[in-house]
This record gives sequence, structure tokens and C-alpha cells, in this order.
Amino acid sequence: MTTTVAIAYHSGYGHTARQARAVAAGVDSVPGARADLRDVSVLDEALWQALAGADAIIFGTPTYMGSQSAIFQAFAEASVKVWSEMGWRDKIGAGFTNSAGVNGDKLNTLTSLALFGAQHGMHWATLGLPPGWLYTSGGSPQDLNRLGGFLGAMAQSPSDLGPDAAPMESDLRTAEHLGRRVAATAAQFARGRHERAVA
Ligand SMILES: Cc1cc2nc3c(=O)[nH]c(=O)nc-3n(C[C@H](O)[C@H](O)[C@H](O)COP(=O)(O)O)c2cc1C
Repeated sequence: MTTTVAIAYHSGYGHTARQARAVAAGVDSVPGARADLRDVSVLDEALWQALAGADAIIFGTPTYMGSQSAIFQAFAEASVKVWSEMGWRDKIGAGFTNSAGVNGDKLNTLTSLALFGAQHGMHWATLGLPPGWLYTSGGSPQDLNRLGGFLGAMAQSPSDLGPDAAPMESDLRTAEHLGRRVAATAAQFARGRHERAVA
């Protein structure tokens, strides 16, 4: 039984795409799980079919002007047809974002993604990591979850570095963690549904 985790993301300049690939690597590291990376700037039938068939959907967007990008929001609004049929209800949902500021108002973006998932009746998976780096005086920027998010995975890319150099490695490991966690959670849900069906 393969667990499919779709990663539905937008990236204007490539940084969030790099984070999305790290999420996918985390998914693919779980035995029996398969990541399906989908760029939501192309709203075609293949996208909607892939999302309909996924056990979990992880949403990703850069933080632009303190929230999700306009292109991600266009995708969210276009999902109203799926919403009207509750097509994603009971799937696992999760989110990630990347921005230039250390804070940069990323939490507002993650909150918005979680509400989006809630409107679709999804079960929201959190990051599930303690905060790293400045949370204790002995922390390091190399810590997992160095940006201290809980609702999803955060990454930070200095505005003068290209996607070849940012986000930094610890943020990419944090993104991998989210992918692994969602894949494991989706597999648990799928097994539970299967056992209920055969009981
Ligand atoms: C229109 C626009 C708005 C932005 N707003 C924010 C913001 O509110 N907070 C922040 O920290 N960075 C902001 N940034 C910086 C981006 O989040 C950052 O460059 C990010 O790495 C871009 O990701 P991408 O390459 O996937 O598009 C903004 C960038 C643009 C182009």
C-alpha cells in the first residue's frame, strides 16, 4: 500500500522550490511513501487529479507582504470547486513557508495555510519539533527548527542570496522532517481506514 503525499507549492524565485524539494526528500525517505511535487502556478486538470488522489497534501508558499503569494492564493481560490464537494476532507494537510526576514511574518502565512486546510476539512499535521537556536543560550543556527515554528516548517533566505545558496541547510533539514512526519501520519491514517474497512 503506497502512501502518496502531494506537495502543492508556489515559488517566485526558486527558494521555496528548494524547500519543497527538501520536503519531498523527507517524504521519499519513509518506506512505502511517495512524494508528488506540484507547482500550483499551473492550474490544470493534472494538478487537480494529483491532489484528489493524494493521501496528504503539504502546501508551500513564499511569504509575500506578510501572507501567501498571490499565485498561491489564486490556487486556493480555484480550489473552491473541490471545496464544494469536500473533495479533500479527511486528507492530512500541512504547510511550509520561506521568507527573507528571520521573522518576516511567516506565522501569518502558516496560519493562513492551516485555515485553508481547515476549510477543506483536512486534518492539520504540525511540525512536532522543539524550537532550536536562540530558544536556549547554547543553541546554534544549525539546529533543527532554528526559526522556532510549530504550525509548519519555516525557512529563511537572505534577499541577496540565490536559491543555490538559500535556505540554509538546517532549514532544509527542518523541511525534510515535515515531509517525513506527514508521510508517517498519512500511512497511519491509511492503515486505520483499511483495518476498519476489513473489520
Ligand atoms: C512581493 C514580495 C513580498 C515579500 N514580502 C516579504 C515579507 O512580507 N516578509 C519577508 O520576510 N520577506 C518578504 N519577501 C522576500 C521573500 O519572501 C523571499 O525573497 C523569498 O525567499 C522568496 O521566495 P521564492 O524565491 O520562493 O519566491 C517578499 C518578496 C517579494 C517579491
